[in-house]
Order: sequence, then structure tokens, then C-alpha cells
Amino acid sequence: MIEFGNFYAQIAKKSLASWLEVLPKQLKVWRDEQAHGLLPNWEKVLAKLPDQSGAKIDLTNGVTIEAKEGLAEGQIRKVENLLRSYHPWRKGPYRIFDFDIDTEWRSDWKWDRLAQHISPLKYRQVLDVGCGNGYHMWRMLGADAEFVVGIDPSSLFLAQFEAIRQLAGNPQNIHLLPLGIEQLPPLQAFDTVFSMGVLYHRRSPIEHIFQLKDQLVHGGELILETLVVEGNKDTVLTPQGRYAKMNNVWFLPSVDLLALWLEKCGLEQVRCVDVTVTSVQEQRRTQWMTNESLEQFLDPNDPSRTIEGLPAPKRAVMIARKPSANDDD
Ligand SMILES: Nc1ncnc2c1ncn2[C@@H]1O[C@H](C[S@+](CC[C@H]([NH3+])C(=O)[O-])CC(=O)[O-])[C@@H](O)[C@H]1O
Repeated sequence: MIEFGNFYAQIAKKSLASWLEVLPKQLKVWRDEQAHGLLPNWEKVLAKLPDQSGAKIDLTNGVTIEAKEGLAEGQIRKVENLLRSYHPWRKGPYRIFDFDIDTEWRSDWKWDRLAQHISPLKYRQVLDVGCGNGYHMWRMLGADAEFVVGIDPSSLFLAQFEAIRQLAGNPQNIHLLPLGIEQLPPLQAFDTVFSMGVLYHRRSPIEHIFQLKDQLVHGGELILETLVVEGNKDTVLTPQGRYAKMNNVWFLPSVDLLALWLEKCGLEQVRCVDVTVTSVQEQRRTQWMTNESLEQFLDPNDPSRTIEGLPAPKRAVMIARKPSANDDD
């Protein structure tokens, strides 16, 4: 049988090369848009963080960064205060030197729910779409991924990520680009693509799944996590107004319908590995995120409902594979 593997590898490389031509322009447009926002201030904060090159980091059970020898107590408190200026911290937690960034979300719980089910990340090139401040990207690196790229259009999350990266000694195999998924051409370059907490924010979930598939190499793995509702293949909830006070929520399918969408988009070996109702222990107000959180988004008399009377947040983790190049696609 004729093997077309190299041919496809060439396509993947070409798509990367043409992207690298447009990427600097995309990043410049983004930077120009931020010029009158808070990014310049956040960059000043970054410049005040200590040089931690060669710092010890431990990514096995969480994200822990050790202070370099000689960093005085006063400097540590200064770092803590500088990091506090990046409020609100949503995704984490991070252990920095002798203090914890106790974030709104216990993002480690989500990681623990899915890590055992995904293909080992060792030697893999990974893309995390809607990565927030990059918490899960560090965990991916801790699972031995070769190279991790995250995309997220939020400038605050980029600043938080860069702060953590700087304190971790600026490792070169983890990067966050301030882009939306719609700005990525079909790169066909990543062995594993994560999209967690993004699909319900997209106006077209089917388009989103195709965009994710287009980032994968043939045979690559997609991990898709999103809000779901009870029901069968015919069930999808489109909130008329807000959902849990969020005004940008479009489609909450049942797990069966989500699986059908993935299959219809040409993915295979589709399976649901976890469904969890979000608890007020997993998403809550903390010292590092003092705004409203899940407790305020739920009906105080019936926590199984949102404040709008809709089913309370429940999230599913789906795993699927993009067919091999020589499979019928
Ligand atoms: N067009 C877009 N393209 C890419 N990202 C986007 C886009 N629009 C918004 N985002 C980003 O998608 C992220 C959604 S949060 C999930 C974080 C992490 N993944 C988590 O699983 O904890 C939702 C949640 O709280 O779960 C935000 O950081 C947005 O800036």
C-alpha cells in the first residue's frame, strides 16, 4: 500500500510556515488594540518581578515554583503584592515560593478528572484553546508534553501567564498567544488539542469543532470539555437571556448530542469520560478573586438551578480522535 505520511507532513509544515508569516501581524494588531487598555500597566508589573532563571519548578501534582536562593523575605512579599495587582485570578491554584494563589477555580480538580483518560502527552505538541491564564498548560508540561501552546484573547490572562512563566525561569517550551480560535488557520500541527470551557461561548459549536479538528494532525486527539444538560440526542439548551449571569452562552447540548456533533464533524472513537456538576467548593470567591462566583449564580432556594431557573452548571469531558490520513475522512 502506498504511504502518504510524508506528503501530509509536508502539508502540515506548509500550513505552519504560512501562519508564521501572518502571526506577527496578528500579534501587532492585538497589541495596538491594547495600547489604551491595562496591558501597559501589567507589563510594568512584569518588569518588577525578580530574575528567576534556573528556578526550580514542580509540575507533578500542581504548579509549584521555588524561590531562587537568596531571595529575601521582603522580596517574596513584594512578588506576592505585585501578583495581587493582577486580580481577578480565576484559574489555578499556584504555589509560589511560600504563598498560594488561591484562585476562583480549583482547576486542578478538572485536570485530575481527565488526566487518567487522555493519551500520554509525552513527546506531544499540544494546543490549549481558551487556556485562560495557562494553569492546565503547566499541568500538560508536567505530563511531559514536548511543547505547549495556548491561545486566549484576554490580556489579563496573558499577563498572569507571563508572570508565572517569568517566576518559573522562562521555560521556552510553553507559550501563550493572545488570539482567538477563529484567528488560527487550519494548522494540522498538534498531536493533542484541548478546548475546555469554550464551546458554550461560541455562536456556532459545529464550526468550533471543525476549527479544533483542523488544528490536529491526523490521528491526533481532541479533549473537549463543556457545559451540558440532561437529555437525549435531540436535546440542546439555548438560554434565552443569561446563563448563570453569563451573557455569552449559546448552546448547552446533552452528552449524546455532543457526541453526535463530534461524530458528524468526522471525529472517531468519541467517548465521554466524565460528567460533573460544578460545586461551590470547585468555583468560589477567594482572596485572589473577590467578585461574585458560583454561589451567587445559583438559586439560593434551589442550588440545582441557576439564578435564571435553568439547570445548574454541569460539565462533560469528551475525548475523540481525528482519523488517520489514510482512513476515509
Ligand atoms: N474566541 C476565543 N478563542 C479562544 N479562547 C477564547 C475565545 N473567546 C473566549 N476565550 C477564552 O476562553 C476561556 C474560557 S474559561 C476556560 C479556561 C480554561 N480552559 C479552563 O478550562 O479552566 C471558561 C470557564 O470558566 O470554564 C476564557 O479564558 C476566555 O478568555
